[in-house]
Amino acid sequence: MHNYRKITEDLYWVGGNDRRLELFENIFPLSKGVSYNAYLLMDEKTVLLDTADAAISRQFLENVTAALNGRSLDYLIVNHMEPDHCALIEDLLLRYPELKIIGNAKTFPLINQFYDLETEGKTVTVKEGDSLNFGRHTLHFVMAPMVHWPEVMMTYDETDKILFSADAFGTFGALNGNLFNDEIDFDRDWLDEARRYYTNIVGKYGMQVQNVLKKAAGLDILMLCPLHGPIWRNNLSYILDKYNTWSKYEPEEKGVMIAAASMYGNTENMAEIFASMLAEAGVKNICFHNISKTHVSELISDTFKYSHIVLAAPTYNNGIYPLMDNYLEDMKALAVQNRTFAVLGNGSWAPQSAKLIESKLGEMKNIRLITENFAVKSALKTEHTQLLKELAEKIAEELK
Ligand SMILES: Cc1cc2nc3c(=O)[nH]c(=O)nc-3n(C[C@H](O)[C@H](O)[C@H](O)COP(=O)(O)O)c2cc1C
Repeated sequence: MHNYRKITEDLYWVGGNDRRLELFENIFPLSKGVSYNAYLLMDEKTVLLDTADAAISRQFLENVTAALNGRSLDYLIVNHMEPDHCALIEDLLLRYPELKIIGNAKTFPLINQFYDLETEGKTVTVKEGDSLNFGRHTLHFVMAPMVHWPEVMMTYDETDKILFSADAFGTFGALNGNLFNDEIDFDRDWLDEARRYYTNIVGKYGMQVQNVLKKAAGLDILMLCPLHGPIWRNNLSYILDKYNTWSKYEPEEKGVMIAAASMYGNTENMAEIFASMLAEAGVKNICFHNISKTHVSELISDTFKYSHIVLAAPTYNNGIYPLMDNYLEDMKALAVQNRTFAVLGNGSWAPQSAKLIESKLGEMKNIRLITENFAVKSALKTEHTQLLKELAEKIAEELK
C-alpha cells in the first residue's frame, strides 16, 4: 500500500524508511533506522527528484505510482548517484519508457558504471546555473561537487523556493510519521544523529560544504528537502548554522570529550580520575567514552562537537592500542582540525602510546597539544596525580 505525503499543492514525498538495516554503508550502526527521501513534482510535466535504495523498492514504486495518479513519469532528476538514491532508475525506465533522465556531465558516466541501462536519447545534461521549465515550476541546477560525491548537484525550485539539497542537511534516523522539522524536537531527538551523519559521511569535505553554503546564501530558500531525514520548512538558519560550524571544523561546544582505551582497566581508571579532577576544577560539560564500546562514528561525532579532547590509551606491540589507532586514522581521514588535545599514555615496559598518538595528531591541521609524552607504567601512582591535576585545572581555565 502506498504511503506518499503531500508537501505543497503539487509536491509529494515518495520515499520510505528502512528500520531493518544494521549498518549504513556496512559501517555505521543505525539504531534508529534511516529514511530515503525522494520527491515528485506534479506540474504540466511530472518530475521525480531522485529514487531510493533497493531495500525500499516496493514502497517507493507504490508511492510514485499512486502519487502520479494515472499520469506517466516524464523526468527523473538525479541529484546524487550513490546507490542508496539511484538504485531504482532501471525500474522506472521499465515502467515509463518515455522517461528522460536529467543529470550533469558527471552523472551519466556513473549511471553507466553502476548499471547496464539503455539511456541513448533519454538523457538531458545540465550544468551550473542551467534552468528548465516544467509548467508552473522552473528548476535550476546548482553543482555541489564532493558534497559528498563528485557528481552531486542540488536542484532549486525558483517558483516555490525549495532547495533539493541531496545528502546535505540529511541525517540518520527513520521518519516517525512526522515529515517536517517543525513537527519534531530536532535538537533533542535528531541533532546527535545529524552530526554523526554529517561528520562521518561528509566531514572530510568541509571546504566544498562551505562553497555550497555560499551558493545557498545567494538563494531565497523557504524549504530544504534533503535525501535523508526531515524536511526543513522553518528555522532554516538552525541547520545552516550547524553546517557552517561543522564544515569550518569549529567546535560546537566548549567542553571535554574523554576517549579512553584499556584492556585491564588501569588506563581507564586514570581517565576516570582525570574526569573527576576536571569536574572538581569546575568543568561541567564532560563526556566519556570507552572506545571499545562506543562505535568510532560516535567518537568522530563528539570529536567535532567538543573543543577539548583527552585521549588515553595503552601501548600495544610497540604501537598504539589498535582501536585508538583506528579512531586516529578516522580523524585524519575526516580532516579533524582546530582542536586541543591532551594525551595520557600507558605501558608496562616501554610506554610508547602517548608519543605515537601525539605524533599522529601532529599530522593534522591546527591541532594544539597540551601534553608531551605523559605516560604511566601499568597504573597511575600518586607521583603523577599532581601533574594530572594541573592539566585538569589548565583545561578548566581555558573553558571559562
Ligand atoms: C598484546 C599486548 C601488547 C603489549 N605491548 C606493549 C608494549 O609494546 N609496550 C609496553 O610497554 N606495554 C605493552 N603492553 C602492556 C600494556 O600496555 C600495559 O600492561 C598497560 O598498563 C595496560 O593498560 P590497561 O590496564 O589500561 O589495559 C602490551 C599488552 C598486551 C596485552
